[in-house]
Amino acid sequence: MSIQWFPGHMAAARKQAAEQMENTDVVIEVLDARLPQASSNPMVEELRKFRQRPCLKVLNKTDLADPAATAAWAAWYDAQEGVTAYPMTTKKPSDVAKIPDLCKTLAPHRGVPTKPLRIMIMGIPNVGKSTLMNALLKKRVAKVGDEPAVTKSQQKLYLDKFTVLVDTPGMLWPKIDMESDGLMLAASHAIGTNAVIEGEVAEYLGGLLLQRYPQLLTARYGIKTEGLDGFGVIEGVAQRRAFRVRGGDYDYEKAAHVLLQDYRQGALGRISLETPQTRAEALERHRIEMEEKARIAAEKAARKAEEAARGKRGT
Ligand SMILES: Nc1nc2c(ncn2[C@@H]2O[C@H](COP(=O)(O)OP(=O)(O)OP(=O)(O)O)[C@@H](O)[C@H]2O)c(=O)[nH]1
Repeated sequence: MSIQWFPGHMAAARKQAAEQMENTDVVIEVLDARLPQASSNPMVEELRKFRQRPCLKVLNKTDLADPAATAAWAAWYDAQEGVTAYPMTTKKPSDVAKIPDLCKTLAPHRGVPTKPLRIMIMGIPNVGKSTLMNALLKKRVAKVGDEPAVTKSQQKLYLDKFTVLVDTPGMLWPKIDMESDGLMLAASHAIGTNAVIEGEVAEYLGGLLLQRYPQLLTARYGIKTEGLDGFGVIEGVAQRRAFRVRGGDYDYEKAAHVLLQDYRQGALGRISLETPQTRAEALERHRIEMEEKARIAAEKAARKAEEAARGKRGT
């Protein structure tokens, strides 16, 4: 299943963010620590690199992510130019409190009376941008909700006399290239439920959990994981929890929903959907797939051209 979600307000938000970038000193890109690269919007990198702005990559929701994977990601981001990684959770005020100083380190010439430090908070839907904004300002200035695209417009607020914060709506990008990215984003609730088939997303999540965290599935649902596939996990949840529809059949829809909710709320344990290594492998698989597609398309075009030439010659 290929998942795409780029509603109208996101196109408008991109245009606004591009304009705002000129008047920004530091970008805070909020990522989901459970899937940092899948939750990284390539448009953010494109806009900030164009203006050569430094970036604080906030790996948020570390309370839900696998600590070993988070440490590997932090090192991976820190190795990039103009980037500082900061794993944190908005649930800890002490984590949030370090952000202004980290931003000041990235733009030391700003944050003085004549030159306020201008910070733009960016990121995909539902990663916690508004929660972070509220926590930084210690008051409720932005609406928060466990739904993608709660924030629909930009807002600018003073953190202190010399620091301005701009909160932007969650943005995805017009074409999510890798199918696995779309599925990870949907599993983590960054994509509107009307744009996905929940059963397929849960099946993907089930498969991924089987590979990386089978023990957590057993601990939560009491299912034996050997020989199962993604759908088998959903089947197992339905059976163990005795979810049935009227008429007696198992209720797989409910089981799929419960699996997704349990992952999203951390009820299964601390889970990361990708690591730098699995990311590199996925990119390599995608590259080979794309090359294969291009080869097949070229062969098809050559065959067509040959047939057309034969037709003309009458052979
Ligand atoms: N577990 C956990 N949940 C968090 C954390 N930060 C935010 N959340 C939750 O994530 C959900 C989304 O948070 P928001 O702040 O609305 O996210 P947003 O990025 O502003 O979302 P959009 O408005 O869709 O762009 C809410 O249910 C928050 O309570 C965190 O560090 N840990």
